[in-house]
Amino acid sequence: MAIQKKHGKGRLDKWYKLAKEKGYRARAAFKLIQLNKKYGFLEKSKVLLDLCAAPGSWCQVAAEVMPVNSLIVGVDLAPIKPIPRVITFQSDITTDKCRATIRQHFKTWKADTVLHDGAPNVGTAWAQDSFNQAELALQSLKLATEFLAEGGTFVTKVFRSKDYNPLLWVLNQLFTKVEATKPPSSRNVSAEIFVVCRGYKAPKHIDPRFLDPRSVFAELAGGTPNNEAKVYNPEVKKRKRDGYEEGDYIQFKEIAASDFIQTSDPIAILGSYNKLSFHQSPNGDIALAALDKLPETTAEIRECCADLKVLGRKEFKLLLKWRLKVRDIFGLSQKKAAAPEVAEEVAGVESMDEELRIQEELQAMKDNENAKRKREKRKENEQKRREIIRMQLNMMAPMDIGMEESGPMGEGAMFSLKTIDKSNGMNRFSRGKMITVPNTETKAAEETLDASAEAAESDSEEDLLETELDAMYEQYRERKLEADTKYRAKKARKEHKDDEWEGLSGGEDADSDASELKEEDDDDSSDDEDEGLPKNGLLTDLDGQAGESQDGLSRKASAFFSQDIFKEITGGSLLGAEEEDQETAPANGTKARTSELPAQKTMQKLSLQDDGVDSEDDQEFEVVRGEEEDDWEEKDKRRSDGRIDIDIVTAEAMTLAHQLATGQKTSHDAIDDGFNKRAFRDKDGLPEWFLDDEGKHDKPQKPITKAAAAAIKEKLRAFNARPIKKVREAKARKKFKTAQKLEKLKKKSDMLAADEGMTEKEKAESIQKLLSKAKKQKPRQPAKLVVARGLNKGVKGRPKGVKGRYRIVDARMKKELRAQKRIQKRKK
Ligand SMILES: C[S@@+](CC[C@H](N)C(=O)[O-])C[C@H]1O[C@@H](n2cnc3c(N)ncnc32)[C@H](O)[C@@H]1O
Repeated sequence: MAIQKKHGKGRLDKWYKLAKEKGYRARAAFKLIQLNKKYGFLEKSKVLLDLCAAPGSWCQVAAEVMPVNSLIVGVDLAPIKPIPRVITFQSDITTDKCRATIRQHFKTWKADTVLHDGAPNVGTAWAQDSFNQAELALQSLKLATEFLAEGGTFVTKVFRSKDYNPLLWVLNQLFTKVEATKPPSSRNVSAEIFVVCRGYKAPKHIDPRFLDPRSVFAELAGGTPNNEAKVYNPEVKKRKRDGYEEGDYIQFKEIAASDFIQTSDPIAILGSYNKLSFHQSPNGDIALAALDKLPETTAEIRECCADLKVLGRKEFKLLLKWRLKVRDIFGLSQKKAAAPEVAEEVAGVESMDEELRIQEELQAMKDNENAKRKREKRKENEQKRREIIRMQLNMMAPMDIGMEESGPMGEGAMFSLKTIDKSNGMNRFSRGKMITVPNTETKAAEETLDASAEAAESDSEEDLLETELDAMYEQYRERKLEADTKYRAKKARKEHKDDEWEGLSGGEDADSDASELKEEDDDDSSDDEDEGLPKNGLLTDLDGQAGESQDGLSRKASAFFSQDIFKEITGGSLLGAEEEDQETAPANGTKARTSELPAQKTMQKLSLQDDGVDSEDDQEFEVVRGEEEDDWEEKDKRRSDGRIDIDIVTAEAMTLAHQLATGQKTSHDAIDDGFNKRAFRDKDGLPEWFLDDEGKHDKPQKPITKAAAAAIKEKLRAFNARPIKKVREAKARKKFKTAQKLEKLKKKSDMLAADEGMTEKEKAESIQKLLSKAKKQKPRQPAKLVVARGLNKGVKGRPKGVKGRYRIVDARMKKELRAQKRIQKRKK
C-alpha cells in the first residue's frame, strides 16, 4: 500500500499534483484559473500587471489565457525565471523604483487588470518586509490606481483580520463592484481570501488618506459603540458584557430634546440615552421652550422621547423625521462644519464621495448622449437596410433608394437635397428664390459630417445584439417561408399592403410637389429659362424623362413598371388601370394624374367625391374595393358581365358586402373605417420582429353579423366537401376503364349476335357468360416485397427490374411476414 506523504499543510494535495502535471510553477495558478472562471477578466485584458509574481504561475496562466500580443508585466522581490510572452523584473512593489520600472514597460498603456498575490511572510526576502498583508494589499492598490485603466479589474489577496473591513471600504470607493471570494484551490485552513474589484472608477483626484495605511487602518481609541445597530435594529438586543465604560457609571441617562435636534450625530444620542427631556431648568433654554411649543412636537413624539430604550425601529424613524422637520423650522438644515477632529475624518470621505457623485452624473449624461446617438444611428441603418431588402425583392424602383442610386444627391450624401425637397424648398430653390442656399448646403454638409463621425464610432454590444437578433429573425422567416405556404401567402399580402402605404405617402408628396411645380411653372416658366436652370430643379432626371413619361405614366410609375418583372405585360393592360381612373376625371379638364398605387386611387376617388362629383359611384361595389391591387391579374377574374369576381372568404368581408349591398353603409364609410389610430403609427426604427408581432394584434375588430358568419360557414362546408384532386383523378380513371370495358363487351356481343352459325339460345348463353366474366373482378395481385438493400438501398421510386405492385421493405420485415405466413399455414 502506498503511503501518502504529508508535508506541512498537506502540501502534496491534488492542486499541487495538477500544477506539476500542467507545468505551472505553483499550485497558486489554480486560484487565478478559478477566479478567472468566475469573473472572466483575463480574456478581456490586453495589458496586465502582476504584483508579487514569483515564482510566476499567475503570469503563466495570464500568458495562456490572454489574447496573443498582450502585455504582461510581473514583479517580485524574488527573481522570476523567464516566462515566454511575459516581462518580469525584481523589485519591491512599495518603492518608487518599482513604480518607475513599471511605467517604463507600460509606456503610454494602462493595465486592464492588476493582480496582487503578495504575502510578506512567504517571500524569499522575508527580512525585507515591513508591511503586513493588509498593508501590502493597500500598497498594491496604490499601484493599481496609478496604472489601471478606467473600468479595469484589480484582484488582491487579503487575510481576514481587523484590517479587512477598512480595506474593503476603500476598495468599494474606487470600484463599482467589489466581491470577496475564496477559490476552491485555496486551502480551507488558510485565512486568505481574494477580493475581486471590477469597474475601476478612475477618479481624477484620490484623497491620499485612502491609500495611506496609517489612516485606513488607524485604530480608533476606545472603539465606538455601535449605535446604528441599536437604533436601526433595536429588536436584536445584545447583552453588554464589557462592564461599565471608564467614567461612565450611570445607568439612566437623560438629555435635553433640543440637544437631540442640534446634534450632528442623532443616532449616537438615540443609541446611548434613555430619555429626551423637555424639562426646563430655572434659567431656561429658549430652544427647548420653542421646541416644546411647536405643533410638530406631538403627544406621540413626547411619548417616544420619554423612554428611548423601549422604542422600536418605527418610533426611532419617527423621532428622526421629527428632528429633521424641527431643524428645517429652526433653519439648521444646512450642513454645519463639524467639530474639528471629526471634520478631519469626514471631510476626506465627503469630498471623495462628492467628486465620485459628480463623475457618476457626468458619466450618466455621457452614456445617455451616446445611447441617443446610437439609437439614431440604428434607426438610419435600419431604414437603409429595409430599402435595400425592398430593392432586392423588386418592391422598389432603383430611384427610390436614397444614396446608392441617386449619387451625390441621395440620402446621407454630402449635399443631401432630400432635406431641401422635404421642406418643400426645392421648388423655390430651383427658381433661384432661395437666397440662403449656401447655408442650407453647409448645414446639410455639417449634418452629414456629423453623421459620418458618428458612423465612425464603433458599434456597441447592444448594436451587435440588435443586428444579431434581426439576422436571426430573418433566418426564421426564411425557414418559415420555405416550409409554410400559408405564411408565404400572408407575407406576400403584407408586403403588397406595405408597398401601398409607402406609396401613398410617397405618392402624395410626389403629387403635391408635382402640382406645386406645375402651378409655379405656369407663373415662372420664363424665369427658369432666363436663368438657365433645369426645369426640374437640382434633381436631375437621370432617365432623361420629365415629370410624365411618353406613355402617360408618371416618372415614378414608369420607373416602377420598367422593372424586369413587368416586361412581359403589354402596355395596354398597364394602362387599363389608368384609363379606369381617367374615366372618373372631373369635367373641368384637369388631367387626372396617373395613380400608380391603389390606395392613392382610392384617395383620389374620395377627393373627387368630396368635390361633389358623381355621387352615384358611392354605391358601386368596385369603389369600395380598397384592395384593387393588380388590375392586370384581376382581368382574368372578371365575370361575363364585366364585373370582378370577388371571392368573399371572411365573415367580416361578408358583413361589409351585405351592408354595402343593402345600403346600410356607403363606400365612404368603408374607406373611413380603414383609417384608425393604428394606421399611421410611426414604425421608423422599430425592429421587424417587433412590427410583425405587433401586426398580429393591432387590427381593429370589425363587427360581423350572424347571417354573414353562417354564410361563410356554409361556404366553407361546401368547399371542404369537394373531393381533392387525387381522388377526383382516381375516380375519373375508374370511370374511363369501365367505359372501355363496356365498349369491348359491346363489340363482342355485337359480333356474337351477327354470328349466323349459332342458335339464338347459344348466342344468349355466350353473351351471358361474357357479362358474368366481366363482372368478376380480377384477384388483386399482392404487392411484391422488395428488400431495401444492395442496389435498392435508398432508391427513390420503382426499383430496377420490378414490375407490377411493389413495396419496399427491410429484410427484417420480409422475414417476419414470411414467418407469419408459415405460422398461419401450420395452423390450418
Ligand atoms: C504567494 S507568492 C506569489 C505567488 C504568485 N502569485 C504565483 O502565482 O507564483 C507571494 C510573493 O509575494 C512577494 N512579495 C512579498 N512582499 C513583496 C514586496 N514588497 N514586493 C514584491 N514582492 C513581494 C514574495 O516575494 C512572494 O514571492
